[in-house]
Amino acid sequence: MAIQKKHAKARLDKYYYLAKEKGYRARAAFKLIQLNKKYGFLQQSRCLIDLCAAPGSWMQVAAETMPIKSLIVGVDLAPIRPMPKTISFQGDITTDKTRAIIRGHLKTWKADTVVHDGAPNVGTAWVQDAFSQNELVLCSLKLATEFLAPNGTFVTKVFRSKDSAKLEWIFKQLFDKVEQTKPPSSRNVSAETFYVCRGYKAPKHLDPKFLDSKYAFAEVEEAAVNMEARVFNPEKKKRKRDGYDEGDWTQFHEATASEFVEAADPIEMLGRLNRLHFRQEGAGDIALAALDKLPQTTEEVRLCCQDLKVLGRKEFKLLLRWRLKARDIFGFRVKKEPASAAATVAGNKDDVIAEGASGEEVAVLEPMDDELRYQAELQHMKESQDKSKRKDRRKENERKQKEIVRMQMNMTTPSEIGIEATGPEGADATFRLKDVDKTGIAKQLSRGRMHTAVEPEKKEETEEESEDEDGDRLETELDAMYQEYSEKRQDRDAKVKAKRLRIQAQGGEDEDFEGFSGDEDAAAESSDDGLTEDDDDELSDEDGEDALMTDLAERPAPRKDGLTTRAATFFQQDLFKDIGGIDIGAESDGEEDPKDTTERDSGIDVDSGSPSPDDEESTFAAFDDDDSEAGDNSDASSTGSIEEVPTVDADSSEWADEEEEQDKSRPSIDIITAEAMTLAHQLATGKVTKQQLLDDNFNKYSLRDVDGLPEWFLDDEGKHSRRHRPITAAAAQAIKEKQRALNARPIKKVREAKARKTFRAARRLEKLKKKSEGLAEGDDLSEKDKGREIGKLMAKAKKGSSKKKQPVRVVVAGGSNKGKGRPRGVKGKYKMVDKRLKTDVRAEKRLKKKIKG
Ligand SMILES: C[S@@+](CC[C@H](N)C(=O)[O-])C[C@H]1O[C@@H](n2cnc3c(N)ncnc32)[C@H](O)[C@@H]1O
Repeated sequence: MAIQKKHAKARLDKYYYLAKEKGYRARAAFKLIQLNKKYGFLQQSRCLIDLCAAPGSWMQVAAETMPIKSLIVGVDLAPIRPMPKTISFQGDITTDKTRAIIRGHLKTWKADTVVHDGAPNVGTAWVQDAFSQNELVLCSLKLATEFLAPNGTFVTKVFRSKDSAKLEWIFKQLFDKVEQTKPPSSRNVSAETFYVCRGYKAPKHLDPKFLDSKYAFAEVEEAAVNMEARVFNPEKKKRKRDGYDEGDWTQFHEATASEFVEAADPIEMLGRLNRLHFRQEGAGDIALAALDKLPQTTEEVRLCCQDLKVLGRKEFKLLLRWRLKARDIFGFRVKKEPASAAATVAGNKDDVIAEGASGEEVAVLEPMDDELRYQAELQHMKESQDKSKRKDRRKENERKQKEIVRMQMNMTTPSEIGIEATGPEGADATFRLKDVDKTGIAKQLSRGRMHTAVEPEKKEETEEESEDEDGDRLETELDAMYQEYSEKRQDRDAKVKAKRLRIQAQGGEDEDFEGFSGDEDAAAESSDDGLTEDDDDELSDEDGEDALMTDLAERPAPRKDGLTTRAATFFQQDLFKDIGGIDIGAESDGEEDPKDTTERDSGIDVDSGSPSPDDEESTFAAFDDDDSEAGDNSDASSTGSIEEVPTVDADSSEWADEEEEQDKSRPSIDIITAEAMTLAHQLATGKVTKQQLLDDNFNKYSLRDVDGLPEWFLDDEGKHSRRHRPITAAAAQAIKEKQRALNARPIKKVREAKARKTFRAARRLEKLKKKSEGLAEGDDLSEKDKGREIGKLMAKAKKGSSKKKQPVRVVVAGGSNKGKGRPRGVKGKYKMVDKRLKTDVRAEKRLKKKIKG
């Protein structure tokens, strides 16, 4: 077959060069090699017939792989160069003559394998009628049924077409196992595929019609391909189960763009073709050249024309529109149809160039129906696009909803949800208090955490503002969700629970400790950043959110001295007492409770007095807790601050009482991290003083500006925004030991052992009770004797409870004890050991004793 020069190069792939290198006559050799690798039929064959064998590469492979002295017979229309260990001849496999020659070569033998790699391409074009190819397959199968031994193998090439399924059905009637495969060396662009049929059933009688192509490939009316569906619904690909169209081997079709513009059925073309091109061929095409130069033929149109199979509805729409424009320009739709011409094309949808009365060429007007149809189709396309968009949106909403549920169930954290533009409540949810309430944001609002910048002069920046609002809303929502998440986590986490209990025991200051106290924040922020609370009038009027109203109304007025609450608190310290120019005491004393000034965002708890000796414990507790939190990978930011050191009172006894009370209610929190243990060691050994520890905590992290940052962010960031203290090896070791001891006596096991002990004791007591009752009720003993006997029983029971376990005797196996079961004179448990082991164990014990002593 003459292969076009252009395509020839592409065909020279690695298998071509490999075949050359290995001395195979054709690259097809690798197909058989790969098929045999998968199914291994050649090694087991002693006789093989190769139908359509020229130039003989399959015969080469067979000769290499089959056992020596195997019989290999090859036949082809083309002559096959002689090859050692094989017999080949020229012949047509469809003829009786060829059958007779094969019979002559095989004599009484039966073939174990028949292979067929035929293609009806001799001297003609490669693209041949599939029918003749399938016919060739049927002919080869006919020969196979004649020469194959029972259980033999038939390998054949089949071009996928609507008839290949019929062929497969026939194979399945004759063979036990039929598998279709495409070896890697078979080009993807080729429609060829291979059937490996194993286990020939060797039927005694075979109806000649069974292998007759006339009957085998009987035609069934095929439904016309719905090209419109292909164009208007390109995403919905329909599988072509009956293989490729007849004769459609290349599977690639193109037409000129001008053909498309002129075509009567553009949709059919778009559905069928792979490409529209502007290439000039042969004598040239004026219409195509004009179309190529049209300004409407944009780069996008050209790109779409390149590969029609990858286009979507939008692109098809673009091409159809471009076609209509081109037709307008070319006048296909402008000129009036002359009556005579109209008569000629009546009933024909095609735009026919007809000859007018004047003899000049006129274009027949395309029926308006088509135009309307296209418009309707475009409309339909648009609608279905909108529908799919709506579907996507609904899916997205559902996904968001699921994420929230997942988070509420502690399956995910808010940070995993991601910052989404609209938030899970939808775009209009910003000021809907009902929704706000539902999501728990009301709580946040009532704490006064919603802020909006009141800068009326910047009203023109509406876009930015709306973005800010979105951000605020999103933050609030996230805060609410995070709060919920934290609450659930707190319920779960024993350590956090313990901490909460302690805080409550210290006087229910959790509100303060939680920080973000509405009042303070509001005051601080109103003076700091020029931010105020939301204008709540409107909300309360409409929705009656009284709580929100009340809360915000109670916020303190801005300080007269112009200081923020935080600054004022800072300057309240004793350190600044004697420094002139700072007079803040009166106002703050009068208006604020010192406890309220404990700010979470600063991370500093205010100590207005000098520390008491007991502070050490409090401080240590703070570190302990802090560390344990960190060790638990939970948030450190919330605990990152040092716990409040209570102010020293003049009456120290009162203080002691209070402390005692606190101690009683305080749950004992163990030192469980190496960091806490290091600190404990240092404190215990005096390497670090309490003051140093306090000073240490005024570091770069303690004065972080956390104003306005969301809680979840702070919690997460807190893990890292804290000072990491060095850990000593001794502390790490101590923690390790502690952990090991804990692991060695798991609480469950200890409890079980205790329960067993109690149960045994109860049983003994029961027995004792019964016996003593029996004794007491009996008449044969005097009262004195009865008392003595019961006393004895009780002593015995007591003894039994403290009965020691009998030690296991170690007996040397050997001598009189060799292989005779229980050694003589040994009671209770024993263990047989060999002499060497006993000596070694004793020596080891001695050595240990010596070292200890
Ligand atoms: C792809 S080639 C076979 C290559 C071969 N398997 C090899 O390894 O070298 C297909 C062959 O089928 C042969 N063929 C086509 N129709 C035939 C027929 N009716 N009888 C015999 N051979 C035929 C052609 O002559 C052609 O050589």
